[in-house]
Amino acid sequence: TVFQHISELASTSYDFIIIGGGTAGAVVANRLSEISKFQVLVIEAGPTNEGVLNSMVPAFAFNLQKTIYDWNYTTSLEIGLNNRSIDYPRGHILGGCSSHNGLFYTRGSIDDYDRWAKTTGDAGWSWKNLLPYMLKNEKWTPPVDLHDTRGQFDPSVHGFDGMMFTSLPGSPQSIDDMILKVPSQLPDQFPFLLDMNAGRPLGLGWFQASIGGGERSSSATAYLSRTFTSRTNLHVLLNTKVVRIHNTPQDSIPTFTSVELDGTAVRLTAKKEIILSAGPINTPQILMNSGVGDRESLRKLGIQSVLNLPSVGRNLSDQPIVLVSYSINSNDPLLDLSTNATLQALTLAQWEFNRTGPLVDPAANLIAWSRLPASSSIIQQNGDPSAGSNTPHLEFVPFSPAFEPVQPSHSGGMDVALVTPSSRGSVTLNSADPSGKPNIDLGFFTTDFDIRAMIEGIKITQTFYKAPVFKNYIIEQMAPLANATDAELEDFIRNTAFSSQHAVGTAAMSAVHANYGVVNPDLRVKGASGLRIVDGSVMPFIISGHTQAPVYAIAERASDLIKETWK
Ligand SMILES: Cc1cc2nc3c(=O)[nH]c(=O)nc-3n(C[C@H](O)[C@H](O)[C@H](O)COP(=O)(O)OP(=O)(O)OC[C@H]3O[C@@H](n4cnc5c(N)ncnc54)[C@H](O)[C@@H]3O)c2cc1C
Repeated sequence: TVFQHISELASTSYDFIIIGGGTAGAVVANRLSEISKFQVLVIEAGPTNEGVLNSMVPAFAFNLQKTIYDWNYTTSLEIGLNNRSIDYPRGHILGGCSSHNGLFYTRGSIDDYDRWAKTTGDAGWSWKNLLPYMLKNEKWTPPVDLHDTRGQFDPSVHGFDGMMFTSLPGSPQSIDDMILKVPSQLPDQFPFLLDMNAGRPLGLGWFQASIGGGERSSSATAYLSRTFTSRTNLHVLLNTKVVRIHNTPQDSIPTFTSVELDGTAVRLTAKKEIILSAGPINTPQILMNSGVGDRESLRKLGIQSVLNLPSVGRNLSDQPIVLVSYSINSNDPLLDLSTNATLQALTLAQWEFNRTGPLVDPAANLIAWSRLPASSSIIQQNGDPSAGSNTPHLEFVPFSPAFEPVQPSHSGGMDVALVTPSSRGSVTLNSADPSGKPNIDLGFFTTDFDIRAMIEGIKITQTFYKAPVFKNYIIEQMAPLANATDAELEDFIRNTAFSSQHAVGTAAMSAVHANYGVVNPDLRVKGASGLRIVDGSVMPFIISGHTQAPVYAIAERASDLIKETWK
């Protein structure tokens, strides 16, 4: 059952209370409520996803930012970004960021997960052992234009019976044919990659997205649809913000049993576990509000320490992006889509009629990944922050000019993302006020590796567009200028970089006896009882890709770990 307000809840006591009905929280809610004797409550700060057009239409994904469906955060003044503060959107809606993200479905590399297993001492987090959970999450579907997809993906690494739809692009873009020629013209830098989700994402291949039947598939549409919320043992409470969790005072180790909400004195209690799934920004905030974090920092704010865990809020990893833009020569009929109201109405009418047309995809139909060679001076001098030789350092997204995010229109370009950053940031509190906004410091470009790797990423982009196929398409590089020096490129990066919105790692897992970290490999909070964390915050290292696929896999495995505890 779905409740809009706390006053509608018939009970204040559940077996499990899940804080945050986001990407991970929705999965855990669904899986735990498969067991009919478990009474499960999910508390979500945002409203329902149902009927939210901008969430449903893939090409409208970014319209949700700066609305009621967004937490509307901004970062602190970032030293590495020439003291700029940048927007930091987060989904404030059932499904969390999965209802509001850019829909890229990428798993990263085999090495990424094998490093998690090695760091935590738990082989369950390796690629091999997590793959069944990735497949359990995934329901591969044909693209809506029903084109022949042979040679565009590898069916052997995909799930066809899972929950969340994934698919290939469902509408051709004017630049596809040109981009497909790059592997034969630049075979060393960009070989053709059959499937970027097979564990070795190096090369150029077809984009895969969390889309099915021309619509976004999210944790809300997949795991909390009406089929599941009609279960009598699953309650979903919307529009309700959790501010703190509380332990029972007399315990020898803190045992967390109750949840405090914003704006009401009603306390909700969990008989078995509280599961914190508020995402990598809000999970550490709720922990610190509740006295779980670095004792000294909390004391300075006047918050009484309940559990001294200095790693809470630290180790934030996110991937910076820069846009390299070009003036282009294109006769794409959709070139004016972002400004032409008639074109917008026509494409929306087509989407509404039968879920086809240009709005069924986000922005690019082919994307590419690249690894700096071991011999590069950047790696020689700074070491390699990637997890291993199957792992890309950089991602390249050549935007369709119809979806070009920068003005003026009639420009084209490439988003270059550094997917293996070595910089780390943090989430801290500003005050003891539990309803305030946290301090987000991404720490972007605070290491030499990161700035030099991004400069290299811009140079690789220049090589990409020098492939003969673009001869009549590219007129001129607009920003940064084609002849910019390394110092000018560095300045360009620091002045214009933005975020992938992929923050993870702020309540990271570590080995059971490690003297750092926030959760054990079974995701239980170290030194506490009754409390688990299941969301992107537990990743010890960011994966070399977009972060929703690993969050889904974590949540699927976590659900089994929890069921195992209480069987
Ligand atoms: C704009 C944007 C674009 C992105 N694009 C992509 C992409 O294309 N591909 C990709 O793989 N990844 C993308 N990501 C990242 C990816 O979506 C996230 O890493 C992932 O979904 C995070 O899952 P989570 O469960 O950790 O947190 P979330 O999905 O954020 O879930 C947290 C939930 O908790 C709720 N919550 C928070 N605090 C409270 C509270 N105090 N009380 C009650 N509820 C609370 C939130 O409202 C939210 O619903 C993007 C993210 C953003 C923001």
